[in-house]
Amino acid sequence: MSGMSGVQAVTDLTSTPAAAPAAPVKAPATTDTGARTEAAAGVITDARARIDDLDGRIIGLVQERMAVSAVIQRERIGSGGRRVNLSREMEILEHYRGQLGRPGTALAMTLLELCRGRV
Ligand SMILES: C=C(O[C@@H]1C=C(C(=O)O)C=C[C@H]1O)C(=O)O
Repeated sequence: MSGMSGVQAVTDLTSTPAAAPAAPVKAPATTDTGARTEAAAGVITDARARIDDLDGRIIGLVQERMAVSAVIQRERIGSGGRRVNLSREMEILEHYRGQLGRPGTALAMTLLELCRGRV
């Protein structure tokens, strides 16, 4: 192709086509795991199944907690007391903070919000 202009070179159907660009060394193994190797994708997929199972059990426990809390609140309100008992809530907040640190407090507050006011 020597002597051709750039435009002639791309439009010249008789010339040997240029080699295709090399494939990327590592294509993403799976886009949904974010892994870059099949091995890592396998580990992540298995661990995610365990997390899904744990989350299902955690949600079941939260629902069970809500039901037990409702029994207590109903009994207290029926006896003429108040729904909320702040000293007990402080104990629970402290329990979660002691076990999980500061985010534990936020988790306990969310649990108490879910459990309160449903009777
Ligand atoms: C369940 C109770 O009633 C309310 C709900 C609480 C809870 O869900 O843990 C805690 C304190 C109360 O505000 C209780 O007094 O134990």
